[in-house]
Amino acid sequence: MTRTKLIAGNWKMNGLAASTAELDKIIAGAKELPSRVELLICPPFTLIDRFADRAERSRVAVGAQDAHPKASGAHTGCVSAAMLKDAGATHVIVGHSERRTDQKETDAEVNAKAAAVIGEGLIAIVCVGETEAERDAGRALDVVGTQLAGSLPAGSTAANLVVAYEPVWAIGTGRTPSTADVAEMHAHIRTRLRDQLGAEGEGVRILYGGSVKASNAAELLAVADVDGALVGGASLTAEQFLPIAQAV
Ligand SMILES: O=C(CO)COP(=O)(O)O
Repeated sequence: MTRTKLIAGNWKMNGLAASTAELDKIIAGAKELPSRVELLICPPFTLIDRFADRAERSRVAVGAQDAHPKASGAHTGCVSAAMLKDAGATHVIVGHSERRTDQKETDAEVNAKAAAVIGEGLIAIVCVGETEAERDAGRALDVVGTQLAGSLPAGSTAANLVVAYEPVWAIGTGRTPSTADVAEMHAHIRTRLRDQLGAEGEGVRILYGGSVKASNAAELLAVADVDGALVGGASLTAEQFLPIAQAV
């Protein structure tokens, strides 16, 4: 089945008001992209409103990097999916490995966050991926299978869910798995999605993330069941990000 490729940029804790200039370049470059690719930029919370205004009626969607499971209430420092939607976000990354590590987020919390995102009518990008020790121990497929079983909320469909496979050891390291390992993992994720979501699982997009850059994008994006990329460092400038989308 044909799934529209999604090239998503996760800006992590980077970006100030001046970064709007970079977004403008991405928006301008996106006009030249073929219709088989969608672009998404997930800046820090502070820039979502500004970026969403700027990107209105463009080929670039704007998303967030986390959401609290509740809609409102006494949760100092947190931001809800309803607030993100109000600010103009259409997608929300949940369960990124940096949050699973730094904030000790569990599969159950990721599940609740994804449910809140979907409940607001937004698209949840649920991240999964094994550590280097887990891969070395031959447990990568099992670990990701367990994460999927715990993290995907009831009511997930091809329209409201994207899965991002990000091996932890490939993030920000310049190292990537072999295309054979990517193919094996994405096929495994597809099987689990079909098991969990039935026919909808066929249409859910599975992104690869971890040291994606212009020089390796074409090879990674050509792998079966790789339906796009979640890009960190190389998404911060139009110069590095646009060639990844052009490689689709
Ligand atoms: O964590 C990532 C995207 O969410 C990947 O980051 P890098 O592309 O910088 O390796």
